[in-house]
Amino acid sequence: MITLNASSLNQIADASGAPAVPTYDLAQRQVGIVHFGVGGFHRAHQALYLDRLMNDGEAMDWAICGVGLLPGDARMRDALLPQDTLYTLVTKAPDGSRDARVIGTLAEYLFAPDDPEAVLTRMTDPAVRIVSLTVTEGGYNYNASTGEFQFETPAVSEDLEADFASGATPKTMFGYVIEALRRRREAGEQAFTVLSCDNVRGNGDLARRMLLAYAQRKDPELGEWIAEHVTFPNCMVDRITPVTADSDRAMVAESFGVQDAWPVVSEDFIQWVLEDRFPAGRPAFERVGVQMVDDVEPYELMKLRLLNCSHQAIAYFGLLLGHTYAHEAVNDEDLARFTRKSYMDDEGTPAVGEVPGTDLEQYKDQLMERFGNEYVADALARLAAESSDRIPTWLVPVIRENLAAGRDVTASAAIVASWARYAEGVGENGEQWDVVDRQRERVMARAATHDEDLLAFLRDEELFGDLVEQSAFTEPYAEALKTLRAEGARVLLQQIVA
Ligand SMILES: NC(=O)c1ccc[n+]([C@@H]2O[C@H](COP(=O)([O-])OP(=O)(O)OC[C@H]3O[C@@H](n4cnc5c(N)ncnc54)[C@H](O)[C@@H]3O)[C@@H](O)[C@H]2O)c1
Ligand SMILES: O=P(O)(O)OC[C@@H](O)[C@@H](O)[C@H](O)[C@H](O)CO
Repeated sequence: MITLNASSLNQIADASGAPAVPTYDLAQRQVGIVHFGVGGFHRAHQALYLDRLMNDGEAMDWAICGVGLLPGDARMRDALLPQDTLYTLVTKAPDGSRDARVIGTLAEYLFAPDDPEAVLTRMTDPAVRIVSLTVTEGGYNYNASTGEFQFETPAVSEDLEADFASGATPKTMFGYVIEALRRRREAGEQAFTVLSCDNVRGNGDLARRMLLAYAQRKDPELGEWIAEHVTFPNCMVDRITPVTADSDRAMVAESFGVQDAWPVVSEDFIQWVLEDRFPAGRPAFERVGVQMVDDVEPYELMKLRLLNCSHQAIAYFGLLLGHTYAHEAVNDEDLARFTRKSYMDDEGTPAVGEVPGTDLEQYKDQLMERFGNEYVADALARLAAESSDRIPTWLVPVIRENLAAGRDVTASAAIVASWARYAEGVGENGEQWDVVDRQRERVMARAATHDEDLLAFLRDEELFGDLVEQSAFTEPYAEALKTLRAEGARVLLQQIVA
């Protein structure tokens, strides 16, 4: 067994059946990107594209400095630092074939609470030209029903009041980005590009609006400078990346002979469609498969409304039917038909429109194949987490558009009802599950009153706006929830797909 770190790379390279190792010289890397939110996805996606470039002898000045902000990120620090920030990425195809490689593009990892000033120093280094983000849908601090920045969130309001110029240090992504830009401006340095890689529609536009709302409240003049000098390209990102399980660590050790404290396992599919707005420069991403476009919106709508919304379709129904993984859920004939036809074809697709160079039928078939990839073992619990960030961000806009166009919303109403039923916290056979959601108490409290009021869940305006007043939605919703509660998920699915 070889323990992964920089000095064991040669040994790994020589071992048979071991992962591929970087062909570039780690000592030659220079940090050009600071990334907030180094989770599984960033390490399977952006870091891999850069790894492809560096293996081709390019982009050595675009290495990544990863930053962890939340207390939970101490685990990533503890896993990565002893292995010189190297990690193994294993990709698995639906036919069971695998690829394993050690990724070396993450050159540095900073756990911000340990030393906030080190993060700011890195972000003000002129060599850093991109600050990228995967801070989850919830990380943008916006109210999904109004689209407005939420100033009253405790960590954000603390950062807003703190005087960074007199030694206080930031706590949030907003605080770090705005303070770093203030320092760069003061030093006469060029601004960096802010690149959001989260699954939100118009992720760059959203990042811009939220960061500007914060900056304008903190320092209006700085806000104007940012509005003029900082670009926020939008992008569509795609690669199904489950949470790393202990069985993945064991698999990397047993199958590839490498001891890695936190490998990443993902599907083999990968896509990144990116707007080309990087005045401070960017890696030559287009050479390694990134699609550079002027307008990313059609691709984003396709991905969010077909892939991510379908994930919501299989998550709660799948758990209610007693499944654990995404591949089990789409091997269930009723749920597969519901997802592929009732949701994707009948309701998702009309809300997508034309996508350049893309055959949507093929795209949807491929999605079903990807969901069915048993080797990836994507837990439904991952897809059912943080629903109060996901349903309002992804599915509610589809429902609104379909309602406005006079189209059917039966399947979407059933998906929302499956979430409401799931939020009751007890399965059809009495199984208890942990509702993982930062709004857990709120959603569970509403779901607990379903006996008295079938529309209780929908009355949360922050999540659903005025949907509760639209009978074209509330009727199929109430019908679905009634059936789910009285007869169960299978009966409801069979009624809808009949
Ligand atoms: N996992 C996937 O399949 C996938 C695919 C495409 C896009 N994404 C995007 O990437 C995001 C992260 O996914 P992941 O699988 O890496 O999750 P993860 O849980 O492995 O990592 C999330 C990271 O974000 C950080 N974070 C969360 N909230 C934050 C906040 N408010 N401020 C700062 N940092 C915060 C966490 O500390 C952690 O480092 C998703 O929410 C999604 O938007 C994920
Ligand atoms: O990671 P989230 O919270 O944005 O959403 C859960 C999944 O739908 C998502 O991670 C998909 O797996 C991903 O978007 C595929 O590219």
